[in-house]
Amino acid sequence: MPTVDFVKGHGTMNDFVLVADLDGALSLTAADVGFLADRHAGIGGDGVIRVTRTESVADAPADIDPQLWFMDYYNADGSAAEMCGNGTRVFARYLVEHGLASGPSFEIGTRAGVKRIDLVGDGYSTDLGPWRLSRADEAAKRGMDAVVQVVGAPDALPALSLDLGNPHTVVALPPSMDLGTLDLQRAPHVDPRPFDGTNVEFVRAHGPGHISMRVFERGVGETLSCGTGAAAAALATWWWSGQSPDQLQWTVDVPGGRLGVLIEGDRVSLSGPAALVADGRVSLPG
Ligand SMILES: N[C@@H](CCC[C@H](N)C(=O)O)C(=O)O
Repeated sequence: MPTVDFVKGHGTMNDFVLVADLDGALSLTAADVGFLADRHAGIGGDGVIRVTRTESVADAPADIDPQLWFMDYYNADGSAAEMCGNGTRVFARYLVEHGLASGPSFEIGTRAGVKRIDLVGDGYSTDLGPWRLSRADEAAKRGMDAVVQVVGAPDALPALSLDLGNPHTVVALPPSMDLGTLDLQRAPHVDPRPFDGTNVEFVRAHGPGHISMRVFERGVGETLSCGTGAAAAALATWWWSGQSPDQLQWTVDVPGGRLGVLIEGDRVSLSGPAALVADGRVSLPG
């Protein structure tokens, strides 16, 4: 049974098990990821992050420096994801606390490309890079290109699909509904369903630049926060409200805390806290 060092961390209670693989010797199977993420039989987390160099990641983008530290991210069900916004800050905290990165600003590799991380106060800001409407057809430009059925809503709700490196479908709740009335124990049904699935965000607007949201994450289920989801939710709300150049800074409240989103043209950045809370050694099942 292989034994690995792990660190447990979270960003606004989106929690991760980080596994050190500094020399690229470890191969994590989907069963290993499922075990590490299991809250009863394993360590417990929404996702698992292998800390390794880009050269050790078979499906890393070819244009990333092979020596750059790479956030090799897996959802709790074992599926690989292109990006994790909250994960980038927790990964950054790990690199700094383990002496693998330093300075107020540095870069990391992800399946969605290189991301710049800046130290901001006690937390970090991540330049998530370019965002786009997933379909960019007339329906998307008008603000709705999909419908979502979710337990707790009597009717199918219109939604907008965005690409933040990973896929998102954002739903604005009608004024008659509260976020708390949704039942996210079961997966929302998205039509049309993107081929690779999607993360689904439900949004309540509070005022200029301020929203709250709940999220059902692809490969996980409901989580207490999703960073790329917060960015998608802010972008969709900005899109629906007419894309004012005066409303580019957003506060996004999630069940696990508060995130900041800054829209900068076709780029978007995400800021928030990151905490490492435990470490240890664990034997993998396989
Ligand atoms: N929680 C993350 C997103 C993790 C990946 C997502 N479930 C997917 O499959 O795309 C975040 O903070 O962005």
